[in-house]
Amino acid sequence: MAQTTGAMAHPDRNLNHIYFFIRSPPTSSTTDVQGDASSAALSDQCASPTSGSAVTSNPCASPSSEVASLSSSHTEANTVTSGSSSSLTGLNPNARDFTPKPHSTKASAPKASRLYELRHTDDKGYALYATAFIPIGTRIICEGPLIRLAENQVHLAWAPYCRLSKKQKAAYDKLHYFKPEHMDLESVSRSCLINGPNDDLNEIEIERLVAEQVRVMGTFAANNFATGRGLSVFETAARLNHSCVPNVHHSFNPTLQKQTVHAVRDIHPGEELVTTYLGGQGSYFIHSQRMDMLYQGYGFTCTCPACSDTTGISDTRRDALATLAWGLQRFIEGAGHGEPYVPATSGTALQQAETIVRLLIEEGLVSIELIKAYRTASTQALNMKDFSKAIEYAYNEAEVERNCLGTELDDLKKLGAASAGWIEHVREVAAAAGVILGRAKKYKKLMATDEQKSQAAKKKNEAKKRKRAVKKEKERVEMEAERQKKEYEASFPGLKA
Ligand SMILES: C[S@@+](CC[C@H](N)C(=O)[O-])C[C@H]1O[C@@H](n2cnc3c(N)ncnc32)[C@H](O)[C@@H]1O
Repeated sequence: MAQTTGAMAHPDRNLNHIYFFIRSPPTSSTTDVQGDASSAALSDQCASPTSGSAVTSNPCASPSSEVASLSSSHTEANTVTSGSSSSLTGLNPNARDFTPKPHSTKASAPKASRLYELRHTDDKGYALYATAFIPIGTRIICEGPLIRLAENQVHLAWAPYCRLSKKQKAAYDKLHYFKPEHMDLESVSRSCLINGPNDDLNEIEIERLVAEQVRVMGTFAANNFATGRGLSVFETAARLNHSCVPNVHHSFNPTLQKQTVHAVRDIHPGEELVTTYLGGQGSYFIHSQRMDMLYQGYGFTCTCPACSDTTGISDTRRDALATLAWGLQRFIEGAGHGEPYVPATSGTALQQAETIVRLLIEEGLVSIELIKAYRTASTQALNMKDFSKAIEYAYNEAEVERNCLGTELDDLKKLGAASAGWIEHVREVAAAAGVILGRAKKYKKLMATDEQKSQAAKKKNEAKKRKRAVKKEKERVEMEAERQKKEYEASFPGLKA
């Protein structure tokens, strides 16, 4: 499900601007520096499914092939209104209530194996459905790849496929097959056969091998996710269908070397787990553009709430998001002075970023785009020396990051791109200006959640083990006593032990 380059590009729009969120402005301000690192590093953390077609490469997308991957209850962003789109409300039924929270330490998240099940549907093939309540931030899937290839190497899927175990092959063979039109897998296979040592094969065997190779490559094309610099197919994550309003975020975690899937909002039993195949700039496309991309890349017509919206609100919102993001990007680059939607000052840039945050939440786009938007808002607030806003948005970013990616973010931290580094930076800048910012405790608690949970689970396991050992020992002692009793009775018949 990797996205392609070229064919899907829209000539009338500069799509690169979507990356604006994490670039530094060319001004002398020191506050943007860490933003740069986060941009690059988030790319690894936000790979999307890619199908060997021509969708743009996206740092925050989802499943891919060669074509081919919240906020505190008192966030200001939820209430701030500014810019041109204050009338855009209504599509996302959760928008008004949607106050994304950090993953609760108290929530008794069900065991992973009971969180979802694979079911066949009438219209989408297989799909994953929640079988229990899944709180926001829950890690639903964490798995290693069946096949991993370097980018643009779908044609090389055959060799690693042959190296799979019997069980892995059976799992791979069951995955969805789809060959995007632009990929001539048959020619690729034939040319590989011509160049390979296949002289001893007769015509029938060659045809059978070509068909087999096309199937393996097509399966890879239909199911792969961008994972760092490569593309991978995962047995379970490959069953995630697409929605333009996803309820999970998938990403490759370089620290764990696993694909993780997290709930980006509370998910109720019976709901389908859906991710986005578009991500990044694709998220801001209007319905007709998304429809073309998804049809060409994956062969289906999306019927998600955004694509079924007949009021035009979703398109208006996404169009506004693209335009505002573009203007903010120009501002950050120090270009486009005086052009419409290019803010003139940090103050208007902050308002524009806040509007983006609000529109994203209203539209139900609450993962990587929101992380970036919070970072931009925090950066502009810091430029304006509005320290309380800067830290509030930084914490919001941390919460969304936690919900989407978890806390094992060594790579992001090393690059200085994780929210933790940004929070420290904001605090330092504020302290240098004589302002001591609070909430460090709350933040520590938030980020310690995984560690605390795993410690608690470890303790619980150890207690269980001890209990089992005591029980076993008791049984052994009882059996031994019984054996001795029998031995005594056999040795002295007539006498009771
Ligand atoms: C990675 S697979 C997802 C799992 C797949 N449904 C299966 O049966 O294994 C991608 C394929 O699923 C189908 N699909 C994904 N999202 C869909 C959606 N929103 N509506 C209809 N079909 C969808 C398309 O056929 C697409 O090529």
